[in-house]
Amino acid sequence: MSGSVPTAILVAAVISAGYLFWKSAVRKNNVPPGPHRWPLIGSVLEIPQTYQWVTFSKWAKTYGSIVYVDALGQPIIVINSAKVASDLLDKRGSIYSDRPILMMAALCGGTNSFVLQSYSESWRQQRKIVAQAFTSAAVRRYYPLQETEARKLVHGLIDDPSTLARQTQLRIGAIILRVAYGHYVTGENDPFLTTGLTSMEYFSKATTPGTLTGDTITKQWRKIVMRATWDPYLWCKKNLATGTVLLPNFCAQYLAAEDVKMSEEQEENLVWAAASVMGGGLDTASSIRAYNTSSILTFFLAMILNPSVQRKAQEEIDRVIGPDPEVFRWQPAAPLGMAHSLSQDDVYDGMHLPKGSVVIPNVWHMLHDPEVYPNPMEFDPDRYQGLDSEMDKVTDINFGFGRRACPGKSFAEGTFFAVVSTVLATCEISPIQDTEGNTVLPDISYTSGTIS
Ligand code: HEM
Repeated sequence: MSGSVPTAILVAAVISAGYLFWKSAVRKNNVPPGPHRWPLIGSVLEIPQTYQWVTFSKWAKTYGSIVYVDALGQPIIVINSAKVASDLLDKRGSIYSDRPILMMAALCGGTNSFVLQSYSESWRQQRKIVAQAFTSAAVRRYYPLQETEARKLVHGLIDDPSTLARQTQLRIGAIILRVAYGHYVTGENDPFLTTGLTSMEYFSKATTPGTLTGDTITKQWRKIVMRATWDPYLWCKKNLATGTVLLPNFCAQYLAAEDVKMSEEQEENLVWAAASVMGGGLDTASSIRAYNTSSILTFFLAMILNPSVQRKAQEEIDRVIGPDPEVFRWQPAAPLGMAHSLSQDDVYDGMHLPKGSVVIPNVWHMLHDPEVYPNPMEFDPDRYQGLDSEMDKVTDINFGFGRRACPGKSFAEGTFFAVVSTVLATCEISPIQDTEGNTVLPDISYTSGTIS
């Protein structure tokens, strides 16, 4: 009797260890299909450095709408279909709403901004105040401002069409600084604008996977991110009573309501939420293409390349709503959306999706799937046949998923609509001509970062 108890314990331990090993092996084999995984490095060599959405899109043909990639042990799930994105990121939002930890961004102080924050109480607080301030009803108060800036853009472009990219960036920056802090941007050298843009440039570099820099540079980046975050807020707070702060604006709305009663934590949340609003509006990579800026530049390109669409939209200005979603579909500003992170093991369609996976929605593929959008590379607003339901499908994908979907959607659409309708009502957009009078089409290539 006395010898059989330890033997039984040993047997039970061996069986349970064996079971756990077997279970983990079954799980590993049961993950979604994907490129070949080598020991240790996984499929890392298969992931291109640039234009990843194009490769992911090819994988959709080989492996299907959900693809598993192992990058040096980090599980990545690429979603190539709007249905799967909705099933997972929307419907199971409670476990798909984290963000991957980006070490460099954390070192630069960026993870205080709720765009990158984990699915936490502080994220919830910041998200709440931004969502409240930018509902589709609330953003109407900013329409006149968006229209005024759109008109300034048109004036500037008529004076000098070659400044299109710079002027678009300036006007988008002016709108967002006015709306976030009540600050009126006087020109391209406005310090809040330049610091904001530089900060977003560093921030973008810091969030690019694999970025590592020395201590000094990290400290320098952190300083700029902090200045861009705090300076306009402190300016707004200090000048609220003096009348120099233009109203209404996001910070003033809460500063006035909370008066002096705001706790340190609440104030910190407001500061970073405002910085996220500025970041959503300004951005990044080459410090010239914000989401909004990117979409507006694509609109100009589409009009140059498709004069018949332009004429049609001009004939009946209401139709501009057609080109709007087609711009978002044709060249989405964020071709891979923004990565989510899975906080619990999950099973979908019998496939095992491991906890900690980085979940990447391949927005580009969803909007270029020939089964859904025939001739996807063609810019064709008629494909929606004027149906709101069809156009909404595009904007829903373009602005992200589930609990992390873009809270600035209605506001961003307002800015875009103001620019598109003002430009079409007043200008003809056409390519330049060379000295012999030949048409020269723009030689455009899209950048390959988070924002293309
Ligand atoms: C055309 C313009 C824009 C596009 C295409 C766009 C797109 C996106 C996308 C794809 C995401 C990630 C969604 C996800 O994780 O699934 C996002 C998040 C976000 N956007 Fe926008 N955005 C635009 C403009 C704006 C503007 C103007 C603001 C400011 C009001 C803004 C504020 C934010 C914030 C704060 C987040 C983070 C949300 C979170 O993590 O909970 N965006 N946006």
